[in-house]
Amino acid sequence: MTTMQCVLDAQAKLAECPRWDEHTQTLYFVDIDAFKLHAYNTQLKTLETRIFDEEIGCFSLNEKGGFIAAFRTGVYTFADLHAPLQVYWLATYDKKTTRFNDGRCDAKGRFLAGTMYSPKDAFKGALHQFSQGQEKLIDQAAWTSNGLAFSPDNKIMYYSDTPNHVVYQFDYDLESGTASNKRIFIEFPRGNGRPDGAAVDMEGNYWSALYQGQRVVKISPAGDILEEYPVPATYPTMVAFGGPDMSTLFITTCRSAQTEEELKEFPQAGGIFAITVNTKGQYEPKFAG
Ligand SMILES: O=C1O[C@H](CS(=O)(=O)O)[C@@H](O)[C@H](O)[C@H]1O
Repeated sequence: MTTMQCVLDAQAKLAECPRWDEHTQTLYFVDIDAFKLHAYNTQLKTLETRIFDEEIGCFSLNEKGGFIAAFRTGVYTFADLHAPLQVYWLATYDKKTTRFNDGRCDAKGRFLAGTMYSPKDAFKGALHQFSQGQEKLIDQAAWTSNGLAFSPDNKIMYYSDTPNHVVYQFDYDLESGTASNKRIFIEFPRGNGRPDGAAVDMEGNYWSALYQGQRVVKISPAGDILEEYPVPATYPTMVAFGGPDMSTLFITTCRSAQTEEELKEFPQAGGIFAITVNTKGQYEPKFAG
């Protein structure tokens, strides 16, 4: 797949959190505004869907099977796609203005998930960490928590604040799960896309979906843009590596933000796009409990 293709015309309102399961060759993803979690088996080309009662922002696969997921009202586990939800942590923030958005597990299987504060008039979005039944606040200074990813040596944590066009780096201590020394990794100019969800490849490059930027950018560990991949949708939301050898880049997109004019230009907005790239992704850690 040397050119970008729509591999699933999902017509999703807000597809996010693409997550590859190498054991089943399945791409999971959410449609946040439709309250859905999808499982797309890329070999059988089958789509299985669960609809919840509220927004599901992000999730990770659980080592024990099933999922841990961050919703508007908190964090829950469930034993398989259709199993009942078990409360892990009930949100203590204002659920009318705030919901969970982006997240993933670190290499020790801790689940990190960040919130977005919809009024966007104060930095009330926060990054939380969930492990051993406990919740820990990692950072609180974003409008929209996004772009969470880890370097291959697990010493750097990336975290973006989309409306502010900034991706941050932290030093990350994997043993203790602590993040420190927050600094700007890259800041994008206004008016040409802002950094949404992301993934880091095996060489340490940070791949960022540029929301309202119609493209994905590959950024070196030093913060230089190395490559740009146009996407046939105005609002790419997140990327994930997958495929038989982890060199397929999957891209989720948003449909609901498209204007009528943009929909004419990009009728498959809301779909899942893919292209083969010249690097491989890291395998996604699972939740350890
Ligand atoms: O991840 C997300 O980011 C976007 C971008 S922004 O906050 O509007 O800048 C947001 O719209 C979307 O809802 C969310 O999932």
